[in-house]
Amino acid sequence: MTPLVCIQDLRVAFGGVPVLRGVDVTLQKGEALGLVGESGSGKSVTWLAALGLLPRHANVSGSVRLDGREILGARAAELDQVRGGRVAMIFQDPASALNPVLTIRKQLCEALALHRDLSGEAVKAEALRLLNLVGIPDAARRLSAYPHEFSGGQVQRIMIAMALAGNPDLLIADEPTTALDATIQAQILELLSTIRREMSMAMVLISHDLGVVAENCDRVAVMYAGRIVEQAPANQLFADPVHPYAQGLIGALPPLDGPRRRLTAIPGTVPDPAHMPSGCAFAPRCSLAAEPCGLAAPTLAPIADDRTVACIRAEASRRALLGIAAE
Ligand SMILES: Nc1ncnc2c1ncn2[C@@H]1O[C@H](COP(=O)(O)OP(=O)(O)OP(=O)(O)O)[C@@H](O)[C@H]1O
Repeated sequence: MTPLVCIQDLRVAFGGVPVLRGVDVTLQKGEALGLVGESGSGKSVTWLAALGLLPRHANVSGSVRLDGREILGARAAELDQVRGGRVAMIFQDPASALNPVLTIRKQLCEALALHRDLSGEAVKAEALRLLNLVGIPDAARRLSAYPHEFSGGQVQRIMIAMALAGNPDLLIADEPTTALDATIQAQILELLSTIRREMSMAMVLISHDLGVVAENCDRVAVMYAGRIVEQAPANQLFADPVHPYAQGLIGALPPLDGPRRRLTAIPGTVPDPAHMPSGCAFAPRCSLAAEPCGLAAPTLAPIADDRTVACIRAEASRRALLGIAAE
């Protein structure tokens, strides 16, 4: 089956400094993929590059296929159809994505007019349907309100309504709830997963919160220093992370005594993209690193059905996780 999105060897450099160093990700139709990794690892840039949203000075190469069709470097008109149409994005700070001087009706109707072949009255009816769908109370009246008249959670709901205007096959949600308090965060995530199920829509959820990813995603890709280092079904990754970085992130290495920890701090910091170590970028922070790790960057290799890991010490790492002594 042709995947909905297939990204291969995606590379991005700014001013000659590489920030994506060969990203490979595949997303099936209707699937929810979580993308996790420390700040600066390239999670947002991956999707901005895929959708042609990076500034002109970015140097981008590789392949991004949507339903088998190459969109990297596509003409602006084609990308305009993809963005907001087949693929929609929502961000951490929804207020900045709305125009403060236009009513919600006007903004929703504009989004609908751009991507849907609807007549004037049908556009208005659809705007109302979308606002109801995302749970804005008294939607008919609130269509005439301006963005500042809504709470932070409601603004994010409106952004979701705008994102749905084009009936997307894929929603990219980049830290969609980080700016919201915990209760509202849970409600927005619940809304996203209901809508996703009902519309059979795929989703990429970029998040620092591993709990959120565990609860809302089918599969997870772990990014480190501009590359994917492990991809696996969510339940497998959280129960049995293999890459030492994924283990560190999830904190699944059981301590000698006491309960399992959810999160552990990984010693050291993410390398500066301008001074990447040769070989595996994680090696300087990795307790399992051996001499060959510094020689060549490992590529993603399958370790099981639907699981890939980029680590030449994957086997040692798994043994360490399971507490099995090396033979
Ligand atoms: N327009 C830009 N010009 C120059 N460098 C950029 C630009 N956008 C991103 N970068 C750099 O690219 C790298 C990856 O950034 P990106 O925003 O993708 O990280 P991220 O993993 O999404 O981080 P966060 O979790 O903090 O959002 C960072 O080093 C960042 O400084």
